Amino acid sequence: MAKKNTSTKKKGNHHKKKLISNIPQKKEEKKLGDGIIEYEDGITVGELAEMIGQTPANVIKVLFMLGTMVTINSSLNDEQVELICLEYGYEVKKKVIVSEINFEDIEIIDDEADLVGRPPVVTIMGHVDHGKTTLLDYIRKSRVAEGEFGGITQHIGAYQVEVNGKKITFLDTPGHEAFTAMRARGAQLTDIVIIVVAADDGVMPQTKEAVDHALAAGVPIVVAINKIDKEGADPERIKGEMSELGLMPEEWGGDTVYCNISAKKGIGIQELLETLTVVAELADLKANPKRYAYGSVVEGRLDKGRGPVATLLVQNGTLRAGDPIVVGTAFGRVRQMLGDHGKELKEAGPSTPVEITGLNDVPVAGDKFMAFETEKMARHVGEERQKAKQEQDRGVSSAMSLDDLFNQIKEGQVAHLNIIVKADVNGTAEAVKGSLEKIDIDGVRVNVIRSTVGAISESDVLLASASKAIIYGFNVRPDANVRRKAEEEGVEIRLHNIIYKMVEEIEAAMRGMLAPELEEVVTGQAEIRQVIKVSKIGNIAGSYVTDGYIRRDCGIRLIRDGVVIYEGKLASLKRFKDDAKEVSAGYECGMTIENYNDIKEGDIIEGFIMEEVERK
Ligand SMILES: Nc1nc2c(ncn2[C@@H]2O[C@H](COP(=O)(O)OP(=O)(O)OP(=O)(O)O)[C@@H](O)[C@H]2O)c(=O)[nH]1
Repeated sequence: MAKKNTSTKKKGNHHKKKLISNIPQKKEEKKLGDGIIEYEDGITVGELAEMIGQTPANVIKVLFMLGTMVTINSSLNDEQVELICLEYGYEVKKKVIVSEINFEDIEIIDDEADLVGRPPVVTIMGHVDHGKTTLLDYIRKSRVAEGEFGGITQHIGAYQVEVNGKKITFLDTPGHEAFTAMRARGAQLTDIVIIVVAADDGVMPQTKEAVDHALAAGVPIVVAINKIDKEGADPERIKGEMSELGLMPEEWGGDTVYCNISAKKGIGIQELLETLTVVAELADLKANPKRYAYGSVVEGRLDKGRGPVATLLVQNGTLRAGDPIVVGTAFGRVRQMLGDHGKELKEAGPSTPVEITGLNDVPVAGDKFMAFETEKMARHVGEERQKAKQEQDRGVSSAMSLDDLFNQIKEGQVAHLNIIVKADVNGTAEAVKGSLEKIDIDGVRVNVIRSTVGAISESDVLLASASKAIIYGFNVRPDANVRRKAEEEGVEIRLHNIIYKMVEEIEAAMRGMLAPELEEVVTGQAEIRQVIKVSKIGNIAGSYVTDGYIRRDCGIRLIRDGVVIYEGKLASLKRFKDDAKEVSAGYECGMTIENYNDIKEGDIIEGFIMEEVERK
């Protein structure tokens, strides 16, 4: 009866109310509330029972009649909650905390009254050797000492200094790679970019790139003309070159602030820092320290003793030690929170970098984090995010494979095939690269994105995954860890030792004409019971087939103590004195192995054949 009722309840047809009549009901309790039950994901039998004014036993009974066994602590799914509520005459509404699962998408609206000024977050970019690191180090050394803990600063990926009572946060990874990587992940951390240009060198390719990235991010730029202590330093020339990139100095009627500095000698640094505070004031940076903390990951790593460690930059709200938190897809509680001085902090407000422990996994730079009210919520959100990521990863796992290549080319999804080449010697790597880059099938070409000597590594797999590449190993193999990683990432690894065969394979794949794949099938095993030495022939393996069968023309491998010591072919297979085509389990036979003589009593000879399997 109960069963019949459920089967009439179609998905998406929630308003159709059907009561299961033979369940005990307490009429008066039906009037509880306004007849609408609002529940959250993960609600348990006990919690729901209380909400609808029933005993847990009654709820359990309803579900039992529907064929589900639960206990008072079981979590209910949406369907079950709906059925139970229907049964007792309640409407249901699920509290949507979905938005919290994708908390990076939440538009944070703070009460104007709660907003207070926050320090600017500054990134330093510029061409190689123009002095980014020197500048970061100089500021750190000269300024951090002003704080109460003069000692050595911890490198946690970001640090804060104080200038005339105003704080500035510096991100400690100079260069636009980190900046761009973060931006690619949607993390807009930086409020001001300092572009460092060496006065004796001028605008160089990476200076231009840095300017492009900063402009693309729409972040205010301050230009620091560095190395003015050097002979031949010509700040005016730099201003001219930078103006061509769209950064006209204020004194020339533009709106870009320039500072002449020497990061090495400490000249002009105070002015630069003061400039930053002025630019920050103009930007009117605000945050609400009253809300739960929200921000981004600057660095993540696994510490042997402390477990997952993450440097977080609080972008809004206040993070407190002990807060339940979700970071990327990791979650936990903020166990220990250290500031850039290495001192334990109880709380960290907007624009503060902190290093925390207590997560169940290591997050990645650019991941977002958010603190939650309860650990239950953090866990729920964390787990949902993990699930979503796994699904996404599964999607990625169709990254690139030879099997799929032709279809992707046909559908116009692939204009070129990215390949990573790993070889045993330099000459080979070069030769392989050269041959591959000659491939051109109807305009689709091969792009060798990395070609180096050495075993296939995890870094190769990650690069392949990020750029949808296939890895080709030449006389090199991946170890078990790398294989596992490749499987996880859905990266295809192909192993070859003849260049033209590899080229043929790729060309065939591009044309959608891959030869059928061969799969090895073990036919059987025989145990060597006696080694018979015959001077003319060599060693004959007097054997007993223990399972399956051994065929004269199959491939064989010689196994000693579980280790394959030789792989090859049989030279002969005999039953007594006669040649045999096949010997089955339970029979004795004599075998010789082609070009191999080192056999011992107790060795196993395994036979295998290669069978064609259908390609996916
Ligand atoms: N004379 C002089 N030398 C400087 C100054 N600033 C940096 N240098 C020197 O320039 C060289 C490069 O400085 P770095 O700070 O390493 O440059 P960088 O931009 O961080 O370089 P990468 O990290 O390689 O991108 C070092 O030898 C510094 O000592 C300066 O103001 N004056």
